[in-house]
Amino acid sequence: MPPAIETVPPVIETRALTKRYGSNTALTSLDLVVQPGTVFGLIGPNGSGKTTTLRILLDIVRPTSGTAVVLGLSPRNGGAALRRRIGYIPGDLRLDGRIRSGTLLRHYAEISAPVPAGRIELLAGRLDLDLSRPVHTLSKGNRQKLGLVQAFMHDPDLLILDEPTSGLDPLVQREFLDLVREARAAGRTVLLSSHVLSEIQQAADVVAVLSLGRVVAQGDVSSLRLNRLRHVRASVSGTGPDVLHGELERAAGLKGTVTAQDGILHIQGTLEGGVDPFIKILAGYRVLDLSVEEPDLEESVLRLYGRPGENQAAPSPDADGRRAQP
Ligand SMILES: Nc1ncnc2c1ncn2[C@@H]1O[C@H](COP(=O)(O)OP(=O)(O)OP(=O)(O)O)[C@@H](O)[C@H]1O
Repeated sequence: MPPAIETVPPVIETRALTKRYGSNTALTSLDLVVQPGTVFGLIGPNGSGKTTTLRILLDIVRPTSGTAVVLGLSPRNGGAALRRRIGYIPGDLRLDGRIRSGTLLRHYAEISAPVPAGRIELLAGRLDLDLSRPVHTLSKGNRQKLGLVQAFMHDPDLLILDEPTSGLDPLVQREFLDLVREARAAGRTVLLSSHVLSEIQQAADVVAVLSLGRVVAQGDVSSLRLNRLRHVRASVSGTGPDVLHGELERAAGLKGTVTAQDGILHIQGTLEGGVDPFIKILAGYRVLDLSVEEPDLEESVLRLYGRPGENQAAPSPDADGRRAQP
């Protein structure tokens, strides 16, 4: 007989989670499953329900209907024992006071789970946070670093991070992503919300895309086509506008325009199928200028998946809970 396959319960499981604030519906029937040892990214435009989801998992707000289970417990009944196993940074982190950063963190450490000696200093060093500075003198970015140290310092089983890199410079963002990868390598689970697609792409194994309180797409990062939409602009010479436009439209899927001015062709538009064919066509001419930009997340979500409830391209999830590509 083959050995029995041990199934590990998810770290987070929500079923039909709905949250209404008066007449405003923040979440509609949200089903999320986060497996242990993964980094799960929650992305969506402003107001799509990310913060509400995370707050329900921490019992900061209560759902109107539906259920949530976190580390095997209901957030409502898990109490301090559950809270100690979670590291959390809120999206609207507010810290103030004359207390020094290091003193505040040691105070948090006394009331949370045990923090190994030297851990606060190590994390502060990696994130370049000065522990001797009073909190009220810290910049927004440095307060954010303090928030990150308190989330990571007790090596929690689950990290719930709401827009964790807001206000951080690129070097510190990179260090933060390393901390996330290390946590995953150590078997911890991370739920990360962001409205910055590139951050999620670098860190997450699985992503759920929220729009207007609903999951409009879910899957591994590469299976979602969000990362393939690009705005392009280029200036080339060596051919005519109609020839180039036809070529770019046919072979590279360009949606846009090619206009001629003083013998130079200006290309402007959007690519949905990757940049490689576009670049290869341009390479046949003299390229004077080129820019390729990631659109904002709202545009990506709406272009590829439509607004939830509309007659959009996002089909039903398949058996794995993923949505097929539109
Ligand atoms: N306390 C509240 N009272 C009333 N409406 C609220 C409250 N909190 C959130 N909402 C509404 O619920 C919806 C979802 O908000 P939520 O903050 O969860 O979204 P989000 O994706 O985290 O957005 P952001 O990226 O801007 O933080 C929004 O329409 C918001 O205005």
